Amino acid sequence: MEITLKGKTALVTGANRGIGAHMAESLARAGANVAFHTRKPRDEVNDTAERLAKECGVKTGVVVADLSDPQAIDDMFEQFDGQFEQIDILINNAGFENAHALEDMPREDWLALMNVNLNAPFYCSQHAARRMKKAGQGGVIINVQSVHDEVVRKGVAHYSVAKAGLKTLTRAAAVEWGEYGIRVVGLSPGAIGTDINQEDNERLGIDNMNSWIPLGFIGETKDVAGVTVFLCSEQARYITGTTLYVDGAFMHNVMRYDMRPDHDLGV
Ligand SMILES: NC(=O)c1ccc[n+]([C@@H]2O[C@H](COP(=O)([O-])OP(=O)(O)OC[C@H]3O[C@@H](n4cnc5c(N)ncnc54)[C@H](O)[C@@H]3O)[C@@H](O)[C@H]2O)c1
Ligand SMILES: O=C(O)[C@H](O)[C@@H](O)[C@H](O)[C@H](O)CO
Repeated sequence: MEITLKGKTALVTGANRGIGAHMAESLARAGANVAFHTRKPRDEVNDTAERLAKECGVKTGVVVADLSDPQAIDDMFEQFDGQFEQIDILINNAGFENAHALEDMPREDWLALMNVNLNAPFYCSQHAARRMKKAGQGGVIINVQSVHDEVVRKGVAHYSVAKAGLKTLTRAAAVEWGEYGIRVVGLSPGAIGTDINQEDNERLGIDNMNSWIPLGFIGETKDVAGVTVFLCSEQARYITGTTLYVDGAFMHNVMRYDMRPDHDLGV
């Protein structure tokens, strides 16, 4: 059965690099029109969007917003509406991670992470769901969570709390918006080779990281991007409210990971 997203329009947050960039490209290659979100205007994003439009015969565009600012999120959807007719797919991908001992975590750092990793996906989901409900053709919202939505790790309590919150939002939104044909799915990567964990991998050692992951290797962005296309497609029409872990069984191997004295983030 062919997996196609022809005729669908997607908005991907954090599409300028890493997992989001690969997801956006894969959605375009599957035939979807794609809005690439970036925090700051960047020539590379415009170039990639234009190139993929030509290569895939789809419409692409770029929207800009600092997702820590709710007003900027409202503006981003106005930018989107100015370029596209409707939204069928929202990928809440953008997010960040930093390390603090819990007792010393500055409140502003806690709040800053909540704003980008939990509140922004909620605000974006509201915008998307209102448009999907009005259009009456259903839709798909994918929340990019993490193995840390279940498995906690010293030094990133705020990240785990935000991702766990997002996992619960996935469930709540799926229940509330099911009657409109809107599916909401969590996608939780394990360790994927991107900028977000480059420092961590260098400090812990790639060989160690690989050895803690049952499948034996750190994932690549393509491992998450391909699954995203499937989850957005008609083949996944009965999947909603649940979370798919794409982690090589990393999350089930915490004992091995935790026994290392240097497993934490050095805080
Ligand atoms: N790489 C991994 O191992 C891994 C594992 C689990 C979950 N994740 C999640 O995957 C998602 C993508 O991460 P990645 O690995 O591609 O990392 P990345 O650092 O390469 O990408 C993060 C993206 O989020 C955007 N972003 C961050 N703060 C923003 C803000 N204030 N406003 C607008 N955009 C902002 C960045 O510009 C970038 O596009 C994140 O939600 C992350 O938590 C990644
Ligand atoms: O959720 C994430 O962004 C990742 O899982 C990272 O936190 C690391 O890859 C993991 O903690 C192993 O070092």
